[in-house]
Amino acid sequence: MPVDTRIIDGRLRAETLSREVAAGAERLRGATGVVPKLVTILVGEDPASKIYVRRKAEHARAIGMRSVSHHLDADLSEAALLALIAALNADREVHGILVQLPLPPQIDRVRVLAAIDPAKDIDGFHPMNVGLLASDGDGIVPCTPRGCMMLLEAELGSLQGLNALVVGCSNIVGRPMAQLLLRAGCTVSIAHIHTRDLPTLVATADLLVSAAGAPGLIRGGWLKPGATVIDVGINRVPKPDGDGTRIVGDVRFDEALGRAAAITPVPGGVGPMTIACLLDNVLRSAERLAAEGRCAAAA
Ligand SMILES: Nc1nc(=O)c2c([nH]1)NC[C@@H]1CN(c3ccc(C(=O)N[C@@H](CCC(=O)O)C(=O)O)cc3)C=[N+]21
Ligand SMILES: [Mg+2]
Repeated sequence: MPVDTRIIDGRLRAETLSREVAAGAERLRGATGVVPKLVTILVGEDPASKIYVRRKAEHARAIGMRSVSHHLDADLSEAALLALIAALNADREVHGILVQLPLPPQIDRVRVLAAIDPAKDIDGFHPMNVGLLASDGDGIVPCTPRGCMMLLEAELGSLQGLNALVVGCSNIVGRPMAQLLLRAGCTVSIAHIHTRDLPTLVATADLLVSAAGAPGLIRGGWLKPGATVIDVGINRVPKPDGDGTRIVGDVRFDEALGRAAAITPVPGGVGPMTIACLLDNVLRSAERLAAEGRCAAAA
């Protein structure tokens, strides 16, 4: 029986969250004089990364935060990047540090992420925050999985007891996503490149979060009827008429319509939530640093 599939409006939800974050930033400024400040670091010339970093900085300013972007040469040394991070860690006016990934090959991502002050690690990628998430602690949670959880909870209410499938096991999305779903009471499976029978696994999932980065990987016919689908994939593919490119998700959207209970579109689903959650993380970091007397009021 075909169902009427709800299309989850991530852009609208993200606008609501952004307004709440803007109000929180204004409250913090009124109470303490602290204006949350985001610093982004981009190394090299990856065109997609340039766009995303600029979008994050613009959104931060649009909601009344300060933001500074460092754009560094592709041949930057790891030592130079670590020195910049050390300076930002020590800067009492900086509350959030984001090092855009991927990094060029001469720079060790693990060493760089571990060098960021965990209290300013608004991506939630520092080993301390990863560990806190894995042990049910109160650290900074990565933005994309947080955004997905907000959409899922708005859609389903309690997730307790549901079968959840996460496709993809990256440190940025898949692994933290699985941790959050586990915390919410789901029975969690993680599929990845070596998974043998993906269609059978997909058929068991009450909720599916796909972050594989593989256009059209998930066929609509594989879905459990009535499943809720969160598509994190952002895949640039040639347009059918050969005229430029467009962005599609991991899930065949058209096939999922009529079968899933609800699905996020690409674009307009998870992407905007990622940015809104990032700014929320900056606000939370600023609030915590202010409460601990570890930051300065804006000059
Ligand atoms: N340290 C770090 N932190 C990140 O959070 C991080 C990163 N590195 N590297 C790259 C990925 C990717 N990412 C996106 C953010 C917003 C959209 C976004 O706004 N998407 C819109 C528009 C899509 C488009 O037009 O390109 C949408 O889905 O509707 C997408 C992707 C953050 N990332
Ligand atoms: Mg999207």
